[in-house]
Amino acid sequence: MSVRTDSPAPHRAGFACFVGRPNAGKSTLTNALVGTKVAITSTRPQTTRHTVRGIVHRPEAQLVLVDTPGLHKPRTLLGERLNDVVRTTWAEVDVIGFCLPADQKIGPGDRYIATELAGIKKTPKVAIVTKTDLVDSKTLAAQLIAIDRLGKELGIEWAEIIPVSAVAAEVAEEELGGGTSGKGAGGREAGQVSLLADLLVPLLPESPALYPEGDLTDEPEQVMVAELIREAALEGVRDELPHSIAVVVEEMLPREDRPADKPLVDIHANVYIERPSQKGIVIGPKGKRLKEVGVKSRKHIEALLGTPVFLDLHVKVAKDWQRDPKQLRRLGF
Ligand SMILES: Nc1nc2c(ncn2[C@@H]2O[C@H](COP(=O)(O)OP(=O)(O)OP(=O)(O)O)[C@@H](O)[C@H]2O)c(=O)[nH]1
Repeated sequence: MSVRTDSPAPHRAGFACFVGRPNAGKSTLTNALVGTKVAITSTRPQTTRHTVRGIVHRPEAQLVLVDTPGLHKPRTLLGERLNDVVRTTWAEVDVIGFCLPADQKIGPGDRYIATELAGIKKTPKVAIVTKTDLVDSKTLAAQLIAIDRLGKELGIEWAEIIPVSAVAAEVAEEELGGGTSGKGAGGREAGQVSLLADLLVPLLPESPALYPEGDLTDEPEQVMVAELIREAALEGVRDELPHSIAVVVEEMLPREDRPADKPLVDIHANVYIERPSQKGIVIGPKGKRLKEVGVKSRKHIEALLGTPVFLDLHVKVAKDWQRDPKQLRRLGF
């Protein structure tokens, strides 16, 4: 199927997803490519539960990024659901970027994912070595060779093997301006994120743009708001409540009696925990922690929405929600 146009390079558009073990840098890469924060990053694994899309707009192409949760050996019903989400996503996208951190040897977690990837024949796969700023060039070279070998061993033909650093890109992108690739010039990291987009675009099908320009994400705002609250609620208590917190925004409405130049959005959200004993941890002595969670997440939400926000948080117990299909559905999984 091809679309005829007068311009030498046809417009391309399609979906890409980044896969990789938890903490591989998938969300960070998505954010760096899109140029704004759309997915939730964290130093701890498994924070990306919802599929968050970022959109890279270019004159000749549109790249829609689908950010999936990490694939891992399922232990709970939630784990199984997450893996299903990942596989469904893989089958639907136009290109898969397999993220492998430069600072860690290829391990069983990577092999598990690579073996699954080998089973998806049709979709082009790009191996992306992330966090290259953390290693020297010798380590990086060894990683590139190891990835090449892994592909040969499992019968995966990498469309490309690309080293990137999302961290360095934050600084480098500003200097890049007019879309040069920034290759060479001694700066190993400069423009690598933009170069990654250059390499992904030709793998997309010929197609007009799929989304109107200016859309950075099509994730419903309420889900993103919930993620921001969950991120704040988890801070500092991850060891006590590893994966026990879910957040649902019950209501998000502009306050009615406000003048047009002074809008305010009312947000009512519930923070769900699994057991009554966890309530105290989330709320803290005299409600101090919950207040901090509110203050912190409100700042992020206001930045996201661009308006002042009144945030009302309630902590509720949804008993063993990770194991209960009905609760999972209610909580958006
Ligand atoms: N130094 C450095 N750190 C990075 C880079 N990319 C990501 N990180 C860090 O690595 C950690 C994990 O990054 P994420 O983007 O959350 O990883 P993820 O693969 O989305 O993780 P999950 O959501 O758990 O699957 C975070 O602390 C990031 O700041 C990079 O290019 N360089």
